[in-house]
Amino acid sequence: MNTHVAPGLELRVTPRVLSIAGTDPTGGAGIQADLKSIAANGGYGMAVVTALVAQNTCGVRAVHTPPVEFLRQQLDAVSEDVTIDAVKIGMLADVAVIREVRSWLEANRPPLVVLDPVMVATSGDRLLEPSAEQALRNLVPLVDLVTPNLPELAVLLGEPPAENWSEAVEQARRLSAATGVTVLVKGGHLTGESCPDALVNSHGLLADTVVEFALPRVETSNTHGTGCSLSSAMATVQARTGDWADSLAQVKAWLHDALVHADDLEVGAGNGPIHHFHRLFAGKAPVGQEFSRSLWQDIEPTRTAIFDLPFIEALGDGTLDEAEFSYYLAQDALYLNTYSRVLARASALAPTESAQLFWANSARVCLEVESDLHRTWLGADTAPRKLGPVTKGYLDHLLAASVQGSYAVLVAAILPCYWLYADVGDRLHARFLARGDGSVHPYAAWLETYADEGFAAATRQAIAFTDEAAGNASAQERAAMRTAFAQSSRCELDFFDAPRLHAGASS
Ligand SMILES: Nc1ncnc2c1ncn2[C@@H]1O[C@H](COP(=O)(O)OP(=O)(O)O)[C@@H](O)[C@H]1O
Ligand SMILES: Cc1ncc(COP(=O)(O)O)c(N)n1
Repeated sequence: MNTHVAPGLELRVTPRVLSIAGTDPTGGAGIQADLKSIAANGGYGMAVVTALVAQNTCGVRAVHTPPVEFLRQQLDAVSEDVTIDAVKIGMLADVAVIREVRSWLEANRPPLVVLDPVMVATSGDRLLEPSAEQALRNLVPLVDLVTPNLPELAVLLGEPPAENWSEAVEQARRLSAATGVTVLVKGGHLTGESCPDALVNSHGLLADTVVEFALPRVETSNTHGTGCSLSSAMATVQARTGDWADSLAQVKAWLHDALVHADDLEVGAGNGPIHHFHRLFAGKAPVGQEFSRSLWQDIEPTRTAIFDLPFIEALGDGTLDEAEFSYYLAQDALYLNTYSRVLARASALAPTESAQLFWANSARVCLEVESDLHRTWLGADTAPRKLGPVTKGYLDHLLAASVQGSYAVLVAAILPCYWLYADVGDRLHARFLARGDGSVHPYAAWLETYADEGFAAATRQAIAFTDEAAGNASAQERAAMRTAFAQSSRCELDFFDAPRLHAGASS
């Protein structure tokens, strides 16, 4: 669905993200920062430790690197059990560690790998032995994204560090060209009012493009772990959106606010950590599943009522009266035509390109389903159909949401049509299969449309976009989203019950 999605990358609402990195007992950098960053960006975090670092906000005191056999045991323990959607690689300490991670990657390549080429901490202490620099360079072509700061970029290229932003972007171009990997070059080490980052590509669809995001530089010395947090957040958000530019836009906005709130934490006397959970503490919904899950809980009585409807019972066991099914399908075709326009409106209001593309594509698919309905079920029946009262009520509600102008409220109104259909289709189809008596089900094709994995994947994405919108919405807007979602769900219930009430009255 998304033009930027790499082959084999299946987008997930809550990606399972593994950090392979060193530790920071003060919780600001390394694995501890990664786990916070992954969670704050809506992922499920896992961690494999490469090296134990006795450090705090003032500096590094000692590094202990366990035997690489033990590193491999940790990596295998995770990958033999869990499907990993994305990996972030941080501190690798020495050549032996790099070799082991490389060998594991070659055998277990997850669909998405982000490498933060950690060499020196903010405090100036080395976290990579100089003798390991070549091995780290050789690892770069194996990953999808590399996120060097300016000194690291220079070491990877074997050049002096860039002195200004345009030199940095030129160096990133050279690194991308030499390795075939997307480079996220970071401007944190420069001075000036703005703090730019850029995604630089030399290959594929985005060849020779530079996508730059600059936000105001935050006046703070608490920047410990920004690089770790950025790279693990990028791995997480990319596994959900499939679009690097959108991911950077989201992550950069989050990181900027985490820096703005860093001083509130008062951790340590040196360069303190950033505030990974500033949104949670501010009472804003975390990006991720929590909001949508609560919407789904809110409508539990409606969901139960849907499954208790005689229409759904009869549709499930195949005994549904043909006139009722035909009324239902005709209303559905009318509904889908307008629903497609509402989806197109969501595309027009979408704040990111990946959301815009998703809703535009959904609008197209919706029209295809409508024409399929005509071809498969309604073809012979050319009698004009009247918009039934329930269909009209539902569409009026959706159209009102679409003219009112809030993207967040509109997607919340749109979502039940996906989610409830996926749920009904799935359950009825499972019930049909469980019967296992080989009997012909007159409505099997209908059940298959909505029990289909493609529809389930689209539903998961629609849920993810709703969560994302909730994460950016005010408390007032989120309350309106809740109302819109509940209202659409009730419309769905009425829609399924309409054939019983109105099929006889209309043709
Ligand atoms: N003072 C700041 N204000 C805003 N953003 C910053 C600041 N310092 C760093 N960043 C951002 O934090 C991220 C890490 O950048 P950088 O400091 O260059 O890397 P590293 O932490 O690896 O040394 C980048 O997205 C950068 O733009
Ligand atoms: C284990 C570990 N990994 C990475 C860093 C770099 O942190 P920063 O982002 O401050 O450069 C660190 N200090 N410790």
